[in-house]
Amino acid sequence: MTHHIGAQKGDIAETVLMPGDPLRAKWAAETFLNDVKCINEIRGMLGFTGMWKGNRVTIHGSGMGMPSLSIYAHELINEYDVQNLIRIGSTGSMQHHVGIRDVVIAMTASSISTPSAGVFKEVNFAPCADYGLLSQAVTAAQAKGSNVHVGNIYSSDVFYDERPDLNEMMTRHGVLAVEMEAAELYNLAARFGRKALAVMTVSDHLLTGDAIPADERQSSFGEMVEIALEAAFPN
Ligand SMILES: O=P(O)(O)O[C@H]1O[C@H](CO)[C@@H](O)[C@H]1O
Ligand SMILES: O=c1cc[nH]c(=O)[nH]1
Repeated sequence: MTHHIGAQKGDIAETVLMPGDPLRAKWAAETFLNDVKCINEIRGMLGFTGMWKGNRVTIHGSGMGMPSLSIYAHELINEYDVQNLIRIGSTGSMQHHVGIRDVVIAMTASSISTPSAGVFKEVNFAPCADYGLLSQAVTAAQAKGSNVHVGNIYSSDVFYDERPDLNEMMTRHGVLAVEMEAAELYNLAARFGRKALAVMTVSDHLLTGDAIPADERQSSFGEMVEIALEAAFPN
């Protein structure tokens, strides 16, 4: 048990899928896993461990933003010896060719700052995905016929952005989409020698204003959950 996770050692699998929303963790566990057990409820940040095609997996919320994710990822890595961390998130498209409901897989994640800025100091560290997980996710997405995009994303510290010039610059440099956690997830995986990936569903479009209707959001996220599971446990 840690400050923020009520699970006993051994309750958490080596592979953890991390949505920002704890209720998405509940939905994904109940939808995709068998023999599901709730392993954390502290602060309502729900976590569940179960089985997927014979493989043990945990799905645990990260909360919104890099400071929140960093607490959970830190404890999962250092207290529960988690080896593979895969974010399953929603994201806002920054490119016309990336449509709502498409899947974005983050090869790298740009940021203005992350909770690791004080560690890296003058180093402009480039957070990157684990290549094995990335290539397995791409294979899984292509096999499903998903509209999948792989590239740079923007991990922002704010949802309500007062600097439209930043989004414009990201778009001009080919950044696919914006979210709020992946860069620090990749930093922590690098620091502690673990594997990380972020797979996201486009829920909103910053250029067109399109959005998945509220009542369809949860069900639209199934494709990315399956891609994440297939990336973690390829045949
Ligand atoms: O849907 P999740 O995984 O929470 O991801 C995105 O949604 C939240 C903002 O609404 C941020 O956490 C952002 O990264
Ligand atoms: O526009 C969006 C959509 C999801 N997540 C974000 O951070 N921004």
